[in-house]
Amino acid sequence: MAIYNIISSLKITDFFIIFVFTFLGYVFRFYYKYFTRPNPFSGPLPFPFIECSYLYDGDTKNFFTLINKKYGDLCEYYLNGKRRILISSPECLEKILTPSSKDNTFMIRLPHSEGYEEYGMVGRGIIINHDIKKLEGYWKSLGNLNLSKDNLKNENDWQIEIDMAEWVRRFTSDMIVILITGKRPYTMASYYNLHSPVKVTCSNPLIEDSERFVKAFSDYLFGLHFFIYFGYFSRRYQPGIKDTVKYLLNNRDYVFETLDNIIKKRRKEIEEMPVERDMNQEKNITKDDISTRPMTDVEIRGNLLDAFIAGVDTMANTFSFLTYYICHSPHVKQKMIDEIDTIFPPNTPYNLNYVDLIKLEYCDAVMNEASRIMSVAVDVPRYIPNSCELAGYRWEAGTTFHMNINGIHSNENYWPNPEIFDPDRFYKKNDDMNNKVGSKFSFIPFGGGLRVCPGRKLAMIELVSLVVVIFGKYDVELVDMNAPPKTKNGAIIICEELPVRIRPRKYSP
Ligand code: HEM
Repeated sequence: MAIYNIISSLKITDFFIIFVFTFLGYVFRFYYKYFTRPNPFSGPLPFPFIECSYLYDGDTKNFFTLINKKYGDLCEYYLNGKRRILISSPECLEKILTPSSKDNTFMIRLPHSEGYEEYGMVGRGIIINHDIKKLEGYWKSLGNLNLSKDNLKNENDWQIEIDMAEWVRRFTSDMIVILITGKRPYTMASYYNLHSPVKVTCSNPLIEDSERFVKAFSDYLFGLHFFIYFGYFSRRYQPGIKDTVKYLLNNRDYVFETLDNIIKKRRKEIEEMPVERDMNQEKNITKDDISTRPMTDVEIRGNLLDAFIAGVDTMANTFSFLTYYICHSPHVKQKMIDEIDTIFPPNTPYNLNYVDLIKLEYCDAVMNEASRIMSVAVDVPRYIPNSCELAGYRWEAGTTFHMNINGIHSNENYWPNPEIFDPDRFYKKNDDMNNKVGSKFSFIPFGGGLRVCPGRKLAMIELVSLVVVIFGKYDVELVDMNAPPKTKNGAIIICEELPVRIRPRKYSP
């Protein structure tokens, strides 16, 4: 009652004065906190409410490059209510990237936020799951990848132009679907059907609309950074951001619906399968113990989503950039093809097997150099829930560190002439290698430490297999050698388009 009396006695000017004082109080507190922060590093000055978003339009790579160049290898920025430390030098990474089961200081990638809640990634899967307890026991085994037999018959005299970026996204998409569901989704076949007069007929009960399916997962991953760096207000009302977020949320609904359908179909299949039930095992299942109870649909969906967003576009874009750089370096291409021909001789049937694939040391060097010069992962974050020491400084709880992968991969102190594509930096047979290769933490396309990419070996095997099959069998050239790769920078760097001309290789007799 007393509060009501006070409020009703206020005039409009009083409300105005209260508003102005509240605003000034907020601004004062904001800058007081800013100017008294521990370990002040240089970085763009944050403004109240908008922080550093006046420099950030959603292109994380450009933003990182800009502030790295201007403020150095250890600098800071503020976005979405958080102080963030940008690390662009390997020197500071040892503690973060050295795995230790005894020290989980740098275990958490990102803290809980309403942004990932809205994007549907909180508490599910592992990529954005801040709940360490739930992460235990994941990724015990990845299963065996069953690569099919191949033969090398180049009888046809033909050539086609295709968009390599689009084709390979479908290839990696099919690979991941096969890996996680055991079923073939035919997204690649549907791409052939778009371009070829000869149509592939296949029933595709798993995925109704391949075109939309591939694009939707790619966009889902691309859009993740909008929910990391933009607060609720910006996501809803900031011009230039709100429309993208609206699209991303609709896309999220489609992605979830598609995954839910896959789960529903699989559950039905399992129900219809005659199996003997192990009553003893069922007795041990407790309702809340995540390691013994069956997963809920939402948890399964989280894991499927992780596999799609981590394993499809990362792989596809890495292969597209690799193709781009190889096509621009004829001597690298020739050396690579010569090596492939020695291990997998032309016109000889072969099996792609691990033992032979790891003999391709130069191809391995080429893949590493392509991942260095254009790392598809841009931002690898770590959040500390407790105060800790790093790079000679004590950091307060709640700080987020962002490893600027492209900055680290092009740091001139570790990579001389970083803009030059030179696989010899990684080629073990090269005598100068020790002078050329960077330090232990200067090459981190798969992150590192306790949260290192668990799919890295699968990725390298898939990549080298593609290199053997594509470059060993076909002549691949860019349609336009003068066009730079068409990229879109979001949570990862996406190669939007890479028109190539392909024809069967003519082997010398
Ligand atoms: C060239 C391809 C790939 C690249 C460049 C890549 C890169 C990365 C990076 C940078 C991280 C973050 C690591 C960190 O925080 O330290 C990561 C995490 C992850 N990657 Fe990959 N990745 C690739 C392929 C794959 C594949 C094929 C899979 C499997 C399907 C996969 C599954 C994952 C998962 C599940 C995580 C999260 C791990 C965790 O949260 O602990 N990735 N990847």
